[in-house]
Amino acid sequence: MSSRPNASRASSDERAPLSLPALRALKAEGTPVVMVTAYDYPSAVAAEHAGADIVLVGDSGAMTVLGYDSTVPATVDEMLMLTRATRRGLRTPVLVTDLPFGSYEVSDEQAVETAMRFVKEAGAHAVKLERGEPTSVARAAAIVAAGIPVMGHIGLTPQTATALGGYKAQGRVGADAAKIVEQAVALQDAGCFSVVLECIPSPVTEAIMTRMDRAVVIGIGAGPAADGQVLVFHDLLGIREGKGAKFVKRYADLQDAMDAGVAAYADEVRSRAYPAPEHGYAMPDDQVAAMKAALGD
Ligand SMILES: Nc1nc(=O)c2c([nH]1)NC[C@@H]1CN(c3ccc(C(=O)N[C@@H](CCC(=O)O)C(=O)O)cc3)CN21
Ligand SMILES: CC(C)C(=O)C(=O)O
Repeated sequence: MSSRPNASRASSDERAPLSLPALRALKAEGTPVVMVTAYDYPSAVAAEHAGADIVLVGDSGAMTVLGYDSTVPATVDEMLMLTRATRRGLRTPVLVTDLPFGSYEVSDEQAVETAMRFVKEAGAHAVKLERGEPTSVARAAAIVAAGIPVMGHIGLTPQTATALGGYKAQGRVGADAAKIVEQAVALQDAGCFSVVLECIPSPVTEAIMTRMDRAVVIGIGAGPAADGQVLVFHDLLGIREGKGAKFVKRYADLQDAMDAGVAAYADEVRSRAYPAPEHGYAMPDDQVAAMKAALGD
């Protein structure tokens, strides 16, 4: 039984804000955890209205809203602005922000300082960092020790995709898969409250799930066994060019709707159909006369 029946239908002001213990309770009772990305006020409001449990200000925003061709160029300042805008649209979900590439790799001190900025200056509850090799695990442990919850991210890690051969599924070879399972356990042991598994075969996720008794496991292209799922806002709503990854399911075609709406507006401006009388502001005849008198017209 869910502790939050009909969560998605309960109005936002009836729902209690989620906490990390609440997320662990969802895992314990087997209620799927809903995570979605957001990058600004309207996307955050949509996530809030849907009753999302976790909202991620992903560095995918570098691509989806800033137009870069990878997540690598995202800066701390850009991620802070996206996080602040998202924060203003949320009341109940746990808000997680991605630590951008280059903002946590140098030292534990750098990682803690960056994570602290997202919490203090932008209202994030937690941060996410990529990779599960010993250095990233140590960074996660350092941030947790500083009092900030950390979400890990393994499998396909887009910040280092060049080394992985591009945006390709990971762990399809036994030894590589075993390494990913060990990384998940290492991140849990480091104190991560959650781990994202991206683009790995379902059997690898299943092996991970038997070992994850504390961390909430969120999948994206990792099959159905995870505790929850995440998708990029723009992917699930069809605000993009091209089809996207195999794991993407489209629930709307908003780019088409946006294109059609702006095109219709442009047509009406050019045909002078817009603005119509009802879009204008009235002025009494005597005031029109007064204006003309003042102008000598
Ligand atoms: N809009 C968006 N959605 C995302 O999910 C996302 C981003 N951007 N940017 C950062 C990363 C990049 N991601 C991606 C991008 C493409 C594939 C992709 O097309 N993968 C191939 C794998 C082919 C194979 O391994 O054989 C696929 O067909 O799914 C996967 C993850 C996930 N993240
Ligand atoms: C796809 C999710 C997990 C992510 O890391 C992002 O949005 O950047």
